[in-house]
Amino acid sequence: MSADESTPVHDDAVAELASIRQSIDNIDAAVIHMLAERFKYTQRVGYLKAGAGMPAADPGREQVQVARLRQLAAESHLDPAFAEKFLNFIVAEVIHHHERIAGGER
Ligand SMILES: C=C(O[C@@H]1C=C(C(=O)O)C=C[C@H]1O)C(=O)O
Repeated sequence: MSADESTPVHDDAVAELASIRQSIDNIDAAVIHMLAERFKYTQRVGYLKAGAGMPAADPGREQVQVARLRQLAAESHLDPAFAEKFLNFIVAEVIHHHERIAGGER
């Protein structure tokens, strides 16, 4: 019998997979909503900094954020290196937005 034929065990696995995927989809939606809120706030920071003549990037602040998130990740059994890469990816995009704002783009 091949693995894709219906058996009670296979049917249970299909049902559990669908249920787990529903939770994964809910979490992905929450991540998108949280990122949208974060970018709304960082947009405000971008205008604030541009208006005050402050640089787009703040490496000192980023260092503190990385250390904090690495610690939180370790406590949550998430790979700290992944947490750092994820934060750096987001911050790079934020700095890009800030540079565009400072350059007069909206
Ligand atoms: C949002 C800021 O600007 C930049 C982006 C950061 C971020 O996305 O968290 C952190 C530091 C800065 O490089 C800030 O200075 O707070």
